[in-house]
Amino acid sequence: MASAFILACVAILAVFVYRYFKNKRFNELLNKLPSPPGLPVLGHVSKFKKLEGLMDMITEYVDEYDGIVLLRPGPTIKYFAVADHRLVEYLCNSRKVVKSKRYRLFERWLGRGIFTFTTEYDQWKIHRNLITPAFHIQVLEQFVPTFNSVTDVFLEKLSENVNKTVDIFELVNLCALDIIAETALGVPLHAQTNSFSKYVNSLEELLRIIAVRSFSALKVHDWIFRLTNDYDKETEALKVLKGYTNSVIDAKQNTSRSNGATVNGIDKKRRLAVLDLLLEKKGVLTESELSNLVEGIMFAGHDTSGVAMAALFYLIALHPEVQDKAFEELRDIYGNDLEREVTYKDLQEMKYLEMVAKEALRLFPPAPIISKQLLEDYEFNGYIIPKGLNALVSIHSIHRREKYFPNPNKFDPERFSPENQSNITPFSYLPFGLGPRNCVGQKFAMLEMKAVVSKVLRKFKFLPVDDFKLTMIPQIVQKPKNGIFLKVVRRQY
Ligand code: HEM
Repeated sequence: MASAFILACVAILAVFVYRYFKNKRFNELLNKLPSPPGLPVLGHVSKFKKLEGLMDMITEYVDEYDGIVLLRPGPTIKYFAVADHRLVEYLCNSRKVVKSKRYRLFERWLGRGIFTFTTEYDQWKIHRNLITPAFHIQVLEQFVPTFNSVTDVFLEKLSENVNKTVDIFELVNLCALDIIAETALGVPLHAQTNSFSKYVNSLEELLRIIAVRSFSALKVHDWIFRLTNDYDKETEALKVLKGYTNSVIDAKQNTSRSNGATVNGIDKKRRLAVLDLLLEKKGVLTESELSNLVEGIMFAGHDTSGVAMAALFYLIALHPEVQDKAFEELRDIYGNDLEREVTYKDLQEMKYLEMVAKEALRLFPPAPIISKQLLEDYEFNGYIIPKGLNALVSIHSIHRREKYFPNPNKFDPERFSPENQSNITPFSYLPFGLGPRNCVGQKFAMLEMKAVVSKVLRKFKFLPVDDFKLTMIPQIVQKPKNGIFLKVVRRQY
């Protein structure tokens, strides 16, 4: 027994020594990067015990070290956090930088696809080119009726809770899920009226497991993860999610498109979904690639928009003057008509609401970090950032640096007024990422936010709840730890 233990220790030590010498140059360069003092071997492990406050901690460090800092959450993990606009530009635009391998944690779910491709530039380009027309302005315009009908269910939920406290995050997140299901798949999911559905629960569970893995020094390794309970739970959740998506795809493939006439790829006779447009390109993608692409859109377009809208409601509840100004803009558009549906043209007129949305996305970017990997050494500010290092573009941190946004913790939509917006330093504001891998759904998301929020604000007002304090945690998407509680009041005209 004792000899087996000694043998195991020697083997582990040998692996460490081998890796040390193999990575000698890499480690020497790492040691020169700015980094706060930490423990030998364990590094800054004590700072990474909980997700709560993690983004603020990273922000304080990048500020202290002028935009770049190396943190070591464990003996083998390195986080090179970046919040300098010049380096952000390089990381987002250079062909010598790819998305990091960390996105492989999504692979059991999303396979190799739009969201998870790293070095596979050519394949990614094919998928990106396929999907881009589905977010063309003519197609987005067709989604507006869905934004309206799904938001009507959300309004019913709010009506049931007038003068009460609600968890606005829970409600609006389900609304965002219904919107993405109906626009991406073309099939209503009814998550808002059936929030205990297997699909909703499985999605929650899957996202929880991926988030836990991304911060766990052990579970991040596939072979260790396979030994845990979470692996079985993930398998179950995947069966439900993939089963659902594939059944929708099969049903659509089997339905001949009756009035198949399309204009610029857009069917004028019925509401079209992203999936319909992808099915027109049949033959370019295999069945599993198609399924991965659709799952990728479902993932990327749900939680992100949900949390963005919830944060917006929270911020305007704390700032009644902003809420009133947004409402006045809506009155200019709709007068006292509470029932008129939102049109695409209306959405173009909501200039102030757009400023509010942009500021909410600055303070609470739903994707707080994007993870990149350098394929070549890069010299920056006198440091050599070694090839192979994972660089975390800390969107949350750069948005909260005094240098780029004076008085950064203040909620001030005027930063995005036409006159002020041009003063924002390029590459210091990037809620949707920047460069070729930026968010393909950003126009969709902005229209969706304005459509949902405007419909809600025409009928209701939000007030803060005294004893509620918002705590965000970075679970892939930056989310409220304990919901967002607000009081709902019906507007008096
Ligand atoms: C407020 C809402 C949203 C935010 C803040 C957001 C943010 C982002 C960010 C930061 C990225 C870049 C990730 C990276 O570089 O690693 C991204 C990528 C992506 N987003 Fe969004 N997103 C939002 C909504 C949406 C919606 C509604 C859709 C689809 C309907 C969508 C689809 C995608 C896809 C497919 C990618 C991958 C693009 C690629 O790699 O080529 N997103 N998003």
